[in-house]
Amino acid sequence: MTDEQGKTPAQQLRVGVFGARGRMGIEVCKAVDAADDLALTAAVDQGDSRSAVSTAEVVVDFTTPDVVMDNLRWSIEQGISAVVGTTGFTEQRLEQVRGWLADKPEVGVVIAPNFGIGAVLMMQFAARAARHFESVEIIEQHHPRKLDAPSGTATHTARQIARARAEAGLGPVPDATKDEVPGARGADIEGVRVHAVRATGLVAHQEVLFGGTGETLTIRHDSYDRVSFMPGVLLAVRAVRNRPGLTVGLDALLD
Ligand SMILES: NC(=O)C1=CN([C@@H]2O[C@H](COP(=O)(O)OP(=O)(O)OC[C@H]3O[C@@H](n4cnc5c(N)ncnc54)[C@H](OP(=O)(O)O)[C@@H]3O)[C@@H](O)[C@H]2O)C=CC1
Ligand SMILES: O=C(O)C1=N[C@H](C(=O)O)C[C@H](O)C1
Repeated sequence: MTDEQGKTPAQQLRVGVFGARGRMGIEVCKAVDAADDLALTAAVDQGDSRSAVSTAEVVVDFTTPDVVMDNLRWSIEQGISAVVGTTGFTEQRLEQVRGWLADKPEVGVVIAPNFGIGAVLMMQFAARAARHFESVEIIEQHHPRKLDAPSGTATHTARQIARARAEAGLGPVPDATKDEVPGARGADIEGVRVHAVRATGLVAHQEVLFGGTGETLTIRHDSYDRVSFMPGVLLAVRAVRNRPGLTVGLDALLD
């Protein structure tokens, strides 16, 4: 028996979505629905019961940093693997997730600060360039309805750059600023300055500016539409059950 899209239910991976009526959730529901090998079995948003997701094999979470941990704990307890795009994951939160997963060794969780393939490459290129330049700053630009600043992508990029600089033995980024209006030099994420711009018309954009003697290098990525995140989300949905434990970032899945 097939459904109206020619899908055979028994062969499809059952997918639930948390944050289904949000900007990302709407796109995820459409992308899952359009994929022959996936079935959207639950679309849950604020105020809906989570129990609709209990029959799913994989749940996708694009909610808010306030609620994502509770959703994730619940999903892991139910034995449901999870693909998480929601931001706000500190090292402490990741450790907490690893702790929950220790009791459910068959469950996989993929948490990625950015599912855009171009954005993943931008972060990789930036980490690679980091050891060669004494100066670096990040400028992220987003739509004004975004709740968090700086973005998860910028925070993740800054941490990767900081790690690469430390491994290369680079010292602090040079900066003689003595007199500063608070915020003028951006946020300090592990020694990397991050500037967050919010403007109507933007979706998600990031520039990493490197400076060396007599030269600069700019690495830039632009998401003009949220469909740009869908190939990465679907890649993770299809892979997550074969990756028990916690995977952070899409890098391992792309390789
Ligand atoms: N990793 C990636 O590639 C990307 C990550 N993101 C991140 O994803 C998150 C969501 O972004 P975006 O879609 O723009 O945000 P939205 O605010 O548009 O969507 C979030 C949705 O989650 C709902 N929600 C709130 N609480 C719950 C709950 N307990 N259970 C289920 N749903 C709930 C919200 O409802 P209500 O509005 O009623 O509160 C809203 O509909 C953000 O953290 C963002 O940074 C975004 C784009 C790409
Ligand atoms: O809120 C958004 O829109 C986005 N959030 C993620 C982030 O904070 O990095 C990913 C992307 O930048 C879009």
